[in-house]
Amino acid sequence: MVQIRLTNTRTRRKEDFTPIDPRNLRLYLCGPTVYDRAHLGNARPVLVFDVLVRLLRHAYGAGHVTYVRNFTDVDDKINARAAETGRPIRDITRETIGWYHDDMDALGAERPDHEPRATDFIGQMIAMIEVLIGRGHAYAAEGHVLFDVRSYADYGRLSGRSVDDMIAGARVEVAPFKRDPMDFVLWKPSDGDQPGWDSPWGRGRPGWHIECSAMSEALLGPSFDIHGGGIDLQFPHHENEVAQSCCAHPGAGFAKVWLHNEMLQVEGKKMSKSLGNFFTVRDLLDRPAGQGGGVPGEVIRLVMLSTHYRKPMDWTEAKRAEAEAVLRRWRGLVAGIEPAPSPAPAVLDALCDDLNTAGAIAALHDLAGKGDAAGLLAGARMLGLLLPGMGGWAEAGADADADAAGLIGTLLAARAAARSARDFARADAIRDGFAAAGVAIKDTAGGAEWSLQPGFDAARLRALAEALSGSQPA
Ligand SMILES: Nc1ncnc2c1ncn2[C@@H]1O[C@H](COP(=O)(O)OP(=O)(O)OP(=O)(O)O)[C@@H](O)[C@H]1O
Ligand SMILES: [Zn+2]
Repeated sequence: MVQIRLTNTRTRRKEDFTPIDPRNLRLYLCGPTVYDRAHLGNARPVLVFDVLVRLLRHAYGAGHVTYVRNFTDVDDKINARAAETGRPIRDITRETIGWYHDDMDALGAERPDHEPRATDFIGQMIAMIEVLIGRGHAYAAEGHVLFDVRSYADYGRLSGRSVDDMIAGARVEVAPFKRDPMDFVLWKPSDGDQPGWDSPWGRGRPGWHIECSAMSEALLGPSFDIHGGGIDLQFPHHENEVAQSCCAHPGAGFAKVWLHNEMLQVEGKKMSKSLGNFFTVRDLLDRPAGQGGGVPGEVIRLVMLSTHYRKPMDWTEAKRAEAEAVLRRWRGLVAGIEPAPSPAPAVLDALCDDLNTAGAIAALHDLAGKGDAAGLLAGARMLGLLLPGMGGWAEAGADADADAAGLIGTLLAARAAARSARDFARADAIRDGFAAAGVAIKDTAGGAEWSLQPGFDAARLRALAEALSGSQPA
């Protein structure tokens, strides 16, 4: 297999990927804040990492890769949702985690090896904050603990900005207890009805950034291979994670490679909960018939992987229709076939080249075009496509098509019989019934040809067949 190359945000270059320990590869992806259903944009990093992990397991062995993705289950947005709804925080986070699992499972994303919840790691966060204070990188003030950005010379390296530029460009909260406007919160006080834990600085709760530093260290150690998330997290979240982790462990490297996906957009803007311009993965999966019907998870996955992860993309109905047609065709080709022992080199080469999923999909089209069903299946599975158990939708569609074809054949035979019996009323009733159900009939020298029209209605076709079988020809 060829060398894996990845674009590392830290160095801003596409680099050869060399694991710290090839027998123990470690990855961390920033997961969701759990107060609402995941929108389609939130699925993008999950799908990118799912393909990355499949590739790394293929290259280094399934047992040599550890993938961690957290749940942020303590956050002021969750508190706000609880206040709005009058529901206990724990009910909201538990329910949202359940939804998240259902929705990401439906996209064929494998569950990570560890899914730590922030509230299970409060002790580790407090310990890390104490280390940072001890080393002179953080200070307590008015029940808060703040990270002192001026104490870390490399602050801003990941996102490529200087602290002074940041202050000039950012709208930061200038609290009176901050030494510098860019200092960020590690710990903050909680009042009586807010979730809180006892700490050396009084009852309080952690800031968001310290959660990922503490959980990645607890599960992967102070140095690990790949850290990911959307590009919207590069600053401040990931910059702050680097500052915390590198200052707590000056000898360790923290994340060697930073991998950031570009945004799923709506009319040129990031799809986001705060902007309100989002639809959820569940909205698509369960879309009512009147709006085009539910979109199978596998179809969503193919659309999302058709654009390289470092490019912005949008969701369109045209992409959905194209992906659905492609998967139907591929599923037809691979029915009853065993996958080839190894994915085709063209598929692997594309994925090794900075996860070029679009290139890998082009290679799958080539395999399908050559009729190499076993190669197509092995290659598609590297992308989490054509997985067993995910094709029910295509089979259901194929069954429905087969049913329709059977009914149409029966009705055409009935029409021919009516014509030869000169029962023109009956023949015309069948013709009108076809038109009403959305079936176009063309009489040719070789017999009747039919095609399904947009708006084809299988129920009307069945009703027509039942009405005819109840009435005998004249
Ligand atoms: N539009 C998007 N396209 C791709 N990735 C996204 C998009 N929006 C969020 N993400 C990624 O999804 C993950 C979870 O993000 P998060 O829970 O902060 O959602 P969000 O929609 O950005 O929320 P908010 O708008 O409230 O900040 C992160 O890795 C984030 O980078
Ligand atoms: Zn994080």
